[in-house]
Amino acid sequence: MTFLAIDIGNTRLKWGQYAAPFPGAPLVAHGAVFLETIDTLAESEWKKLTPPGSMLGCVVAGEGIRRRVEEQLELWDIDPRWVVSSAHAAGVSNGYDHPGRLGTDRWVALIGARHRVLAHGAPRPALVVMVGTAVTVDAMDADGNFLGGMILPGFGVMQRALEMSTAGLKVPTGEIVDFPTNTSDALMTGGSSAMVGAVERMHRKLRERCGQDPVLLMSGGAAPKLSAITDLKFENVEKLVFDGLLALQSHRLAL
Ligand SMILES: Nc1ncnc2c1ncn2[C@@H]1O[C@H](COP(=O)(O)OP(=O)(O)OP(=O)(O)O)[C@@H](O)[C@H]1O
Ligand SMILES: CC(C)(CO)[C@@H](O)C(=O)NCCC(=O)O
Ligand SMILES: [K+]
Repeated sequence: MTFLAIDIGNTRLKWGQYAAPFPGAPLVAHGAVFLETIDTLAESEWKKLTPPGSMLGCVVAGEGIRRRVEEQLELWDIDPRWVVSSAHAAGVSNGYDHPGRLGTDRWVALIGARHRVLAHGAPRPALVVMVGTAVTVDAMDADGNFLGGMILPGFGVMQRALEMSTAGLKVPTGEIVDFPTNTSDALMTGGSSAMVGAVERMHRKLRERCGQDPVLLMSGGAAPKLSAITDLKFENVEKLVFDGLLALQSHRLAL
């Protein structure tokens, strides 16, 4: 029975169909669509899929979007199931003041990261960075306790905020350089440096707190841009959220 994993962010919906609902299962099909086009999934991308046996998703884009995706899921005979952030799940403990208020994408990515760390050997702390509409930098200790994390604007939001608040910052996309000498490069370098600075600072804090070097996992379309300008050793993980959804689903089946 195939398993459909869905990650609904504030800009795009990402989906992946796996051969089975277990970590490490082969990915048989995947796609990403902008939220503007989710109402046609059942008659486009999803139409040609072999019907999945089950699904699990995470949504941070709001109730309305979730309901519209559920309408598309009516294409198949499966129950829509969505992750709710909780105090404990699949070996991870949630240190948020109100665990339910942690974005479900962050919660699921932490679970994916935990499984990844354990699969690679001795337990280590992990720093989980996701670069999407927003950027999140989340710290987890070697025992799977989520200690806390930060939220920053992503590239698009930073750029639009500066464009809207100024008269002279509407320019084409630039490059990351050491000493920017034009507006485009100054903006791109500024945004990237803000993100990398946050990552490096949190990495240092987590190392101090745990007395051990954390694994740094980065995901999201613009993550390679950041990994290119930090000396920290990182792993680019494309499907951390899907890994977490697979781990949660297999846990559920094992209970
Ligand atoms: N290589 C890049 N350089 C600069 N900006 C980028 C790059 N890739 C993506 N962005 C910007 O980052 C934002 C979202 O990035 P991305 O496509 O990785 O995430 P997403 O999956 O759409 O986000 P979400 O999960 O929040 O829906 C957009 O505003 C986009 O314009
Ligand atoms: C921070 C985002 C937007 C990242 O996608 C999402 O995880 C979210 O809406 N979180 C809710 C608030 C929080 O995590 O504290
Ligand atoms: K996301």
